[in-house]
Amino acid sequence: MHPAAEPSFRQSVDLMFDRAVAVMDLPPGLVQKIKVCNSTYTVRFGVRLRGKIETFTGYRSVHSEHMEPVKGGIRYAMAVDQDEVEALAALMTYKCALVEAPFGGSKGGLCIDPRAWETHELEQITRRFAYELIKRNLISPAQNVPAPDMGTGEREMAWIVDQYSRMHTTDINARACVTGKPLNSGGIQGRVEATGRGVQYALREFFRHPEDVARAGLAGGLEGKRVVVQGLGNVGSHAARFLAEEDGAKIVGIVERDGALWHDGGLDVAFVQDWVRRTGGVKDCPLGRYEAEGVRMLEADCDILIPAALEGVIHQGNAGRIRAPLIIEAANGPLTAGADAILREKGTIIIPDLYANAGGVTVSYFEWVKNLSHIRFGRMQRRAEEARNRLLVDELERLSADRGLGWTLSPDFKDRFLRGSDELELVRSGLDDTMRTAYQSMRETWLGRPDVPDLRMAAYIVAIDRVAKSYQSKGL
Ligand SMILES: NC(=O)c1ccc[n+]([C@@H]2O[C@H](COP(=O)([O-])OP(=O)(O)OC[C@H]3O[C@@H](n4cnc5c(N)ncnc54)[C@H](O)[C@@H]3O)[C@@H](O)[C@H]2O)c1
Repeated sequence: MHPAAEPSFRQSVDLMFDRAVAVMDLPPGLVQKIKVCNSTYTVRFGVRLRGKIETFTGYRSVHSEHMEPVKGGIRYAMAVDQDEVEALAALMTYKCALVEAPFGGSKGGLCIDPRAWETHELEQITRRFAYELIKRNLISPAQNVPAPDMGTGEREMAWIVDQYSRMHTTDINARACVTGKPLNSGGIQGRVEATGRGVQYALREFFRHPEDVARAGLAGGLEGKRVVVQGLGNVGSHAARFLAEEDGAKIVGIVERDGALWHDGGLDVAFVQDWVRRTGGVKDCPLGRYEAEGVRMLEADCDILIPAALEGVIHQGNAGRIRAPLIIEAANGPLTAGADAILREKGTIIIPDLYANAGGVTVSYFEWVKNLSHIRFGRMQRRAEEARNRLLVDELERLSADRGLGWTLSPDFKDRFLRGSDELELVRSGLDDTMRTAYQSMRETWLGRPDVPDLRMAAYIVAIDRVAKSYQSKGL
């Protein structure tokens, strides 16, 4: 598939890191300390299934402990290996630093095809994997807090938190050992949609800057922009739906495992998602033209390309044929370092993974804080907001009565105004604020320094600088 010289995923991340530190003024020893992965634990465990013992291999990699706990998802896929979890753990370090989530970077994975097992079997496997990690403090509210990633979701997180609680019956913070849980296990509103929502907010922020949009050779806002999405899982489906339903973008192409679907007028994402869920793929979906060699659709003529499935899908072999002028990396590492160089040369604007998909870890942070505070997220803020709004309404009504102005507030407006924000509104506004602030810090570095030609390099510089300062303040 890839030319032989293609770097591995971890090598790609390291090459991107090297490009950034080359224009930074950091001691070489510190650069090396930040770059290396601190540890990777490999476990092989057996589970009796269908009358025989099956052996599974799993990993938990800790890239940087400059802040603890370390944070990063657990992936279930057949391609999981040490190189992949180490690359993903490194990306978590830089991502958390970029959005100022106070965590180090980690990632885990289990070599498994989750579609090959029944729910009760997956539960047995997950609990056993979690047991192996918990007993080594590789899942712990204070030290290492996983979350969902490819192939896992709320269900797996609920099993993990339950397993942890059984093994730590007196830990009052047990619920904070993992994020991305269902609401009834201590989750937070808006976590399932968070990464896709973050992709939407990232694009909205990009399109708020006409000069940035012009650099991609585009104009105007998101309305009517033709979008191709690869992967209609958690991240891709939410991003595509929000962009189509709330911003007027046209999802013209959807690439899945078994092929791709195209419709010039825009596809109904919810319909296609349901089709994929029921049939396992996009083939025979009546809404669009089907192409068996789906990956070729990444090269289609469109305005925005959103790879939201796997790493390395755009490589030296196809980068030259990519026509989208704007790529937003909803997946982790969808471009190899070689592809990145080819596309930069062509002038393609790339909104990098460590920023683009940071919505998940941002809302995970809110969930972790909620669990540790043992109070509904934003409850205190809501009480304060309600009190302040009550004062405003009273003042307005008093002024109107005193001066005979006859101002009245409709009961409906007054009710909504007095109510304050609920948890979902607070989560979304906190996420929006985070995505805007992080874009500003990347952008200042991108446009403010002649030696920083692209957003990825800027993102790495901002992140590495913060990690370096954290190590330096500890005396390293
Ligand atoms: N879930 C999160 O909160 C989160 C957060 C940050 C980053 N990410 C990253 O986003 C990416 C997707 O994660 P997810 O949670 O949406 O996973 P998911 O398992 O929910 O969905 C993945 C989707 O990609 C599709 N897919 C798999 N192989 C494909 C192929 N070869 N071609 C086309 N489609 C293919 C699958 O069928 C599925 O629909 C990963 O890179 C992950 O690391 C996820």
